[in-house]
Amino acid sequence: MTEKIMIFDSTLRDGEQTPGARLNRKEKLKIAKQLAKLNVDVIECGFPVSSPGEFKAVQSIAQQVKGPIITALARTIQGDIDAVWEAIKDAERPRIHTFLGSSDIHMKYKLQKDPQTLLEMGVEAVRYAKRYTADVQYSLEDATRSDLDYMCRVIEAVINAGATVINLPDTVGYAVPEEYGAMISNIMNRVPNIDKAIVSVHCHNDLGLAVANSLEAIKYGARQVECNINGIGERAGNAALEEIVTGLVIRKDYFQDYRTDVQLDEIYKTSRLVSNLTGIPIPVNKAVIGINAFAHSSGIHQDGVLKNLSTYEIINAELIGGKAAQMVLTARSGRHAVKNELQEMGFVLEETEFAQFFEAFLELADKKKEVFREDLEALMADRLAYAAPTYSLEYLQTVSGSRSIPAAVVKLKKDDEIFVETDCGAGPIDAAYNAIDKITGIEPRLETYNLRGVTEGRDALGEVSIMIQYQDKNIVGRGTSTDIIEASVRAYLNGVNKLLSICHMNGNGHTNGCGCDVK
Ligand SMILES: CC(=O)SCCNC(=O)CCNC(=O)[C@H](O)C(C)(C)COP(=O)(O)OP(=O)(O)OC[C@H]1O[C@@H](n2cnc3c(N)ncnc32)[C@H](O)[C@@H]1OP(=O)(O)O
Ligand SMILES: CC(C)C(=O)C(=O)O
Repeated sequence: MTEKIMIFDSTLRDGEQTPGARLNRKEKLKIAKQLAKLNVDVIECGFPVSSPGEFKAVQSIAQQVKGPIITALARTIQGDIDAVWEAIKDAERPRIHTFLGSSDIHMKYKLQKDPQTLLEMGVEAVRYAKRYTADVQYSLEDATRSDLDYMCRVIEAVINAGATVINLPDTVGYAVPEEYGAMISNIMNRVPNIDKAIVSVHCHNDLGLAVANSLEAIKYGARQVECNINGIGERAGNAALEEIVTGLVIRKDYFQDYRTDVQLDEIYKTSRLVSNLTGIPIPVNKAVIGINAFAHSSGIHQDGVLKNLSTYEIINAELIGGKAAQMVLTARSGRHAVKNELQEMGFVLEETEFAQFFEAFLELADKKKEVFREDLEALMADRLAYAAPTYSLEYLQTVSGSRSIPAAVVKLKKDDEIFVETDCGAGPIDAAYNAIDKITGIEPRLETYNLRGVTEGRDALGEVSIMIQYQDKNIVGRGTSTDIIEASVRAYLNGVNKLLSICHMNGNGHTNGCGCDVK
């Protein structure tokens, strides 16, 4: 039997304390809904007394987000606790969270009160919160720099007053794992009524130890872990939720007694949403969700991964809802990776041809940081025999608007022959692509679509780059025009023409082998 570790997400409270991460009501609500999908146990969604906007955001979440416990933070001040309750009272499962510093530093300099007075303030705050709800969490702020005897007295007293969760934060990210584990263990052994509360941990990352400290605390009795998506939070941030829950799963041989109920395949989506809405970028090398977490760049690694993923990957990207391993081609890449990339693009080269190609690749790679598919295509260009039938755009007319069915007329020329087709679609671009498919007789899948302005001003040139997939081939297409619909059509046609050329170069023809059936 495994023991459940409750995941308390504080992205919308401590996470939002990240400088620059301010979220409005709608954004907070959107993230909270996604956190519910991620299936966290508790969502701490704000500090209601701090502003009317914050109050309303917490209230909207409490009213609309079902599933997790909804909580918000209050000082040990009645007005703060009233504000929390007013904001969360409509939640399915409301919890009031109140806190007070317990270290000498906080008591002396910040709160400027003696320890006994503060102990009584804590007890009074819990009693007051209990008038509203049964579920009350009490945090001993700066626990890791607090005197153990004093903490034991506070904890015993607030549990007697009704606290159901006791949180022992490493507020300033000062602890090291062994020491933090010992602190939890001492509290578990010395506080006589500790079994009446859930012990929680909340670790900051000032020394980069937040996740290690949180995992260590679990071993000594913590059954709630407070953490934030992407590890955002005050100063250097908090323990990263994705690292804790993925760590428990990937190292279940070590953490065999514990589990969480987090829906791991929602992690990637949640992480991107939080990054987009807070504007806090995800570092490329961020554990679990950085773009490099599943990218392989050096030849020996790429060769290993192509032979068997487990050689250099301990987490399958799909586990967290992410994209499978990516190969980043650089001057440190080897033949296996380059050949594999070419094959995925649909190019099959003889050994001698490939040897020449690889030399050209290395020459280019020495000049560039990263070699992209477009670069490989350019290197292939002079090797491509464009004997295949190539279509050029002769005429394009599209119809779109709020009350019309999007439609397109496309006229293409191949050699001296003219083809005209019409079709409709989800929009004018889709309609034009459908018409082109009718002419060429193949239906590639549009994998990616990107539009950017190449020049400035209202008459700017738009450049569209797309990736189309057809059978096992992934082809990049590009098109430019001052008309973005035309640029989109040119990009598609560019991709389709390349696809047809590759089929010919590989000797497949278009009526057999590759499966194309081109008119
Ligand atoms: C570790 C953490 O993350 S703690 C949570 C941090 N979050 C926030 O601070 C939320 C955003 N904060 C705010 O909106 C404001 O600071 C407010 C509304 C909370 C308070 O604003 P103000 O009344 O203007 O006070 P200000 O922030 O300047 O000072 C804090 C006061 O609260 C006191 N205080 C701090 N923590 C506590 C506590 N847990 N319980 C009681 N009083 C406390 C301080 O001693 C200080 O009191 P003083 O005015 O008597 O010196
Ligand atoms: C209020 C508590 C939980 C906190 O955020 C901290 O101590 O870091």
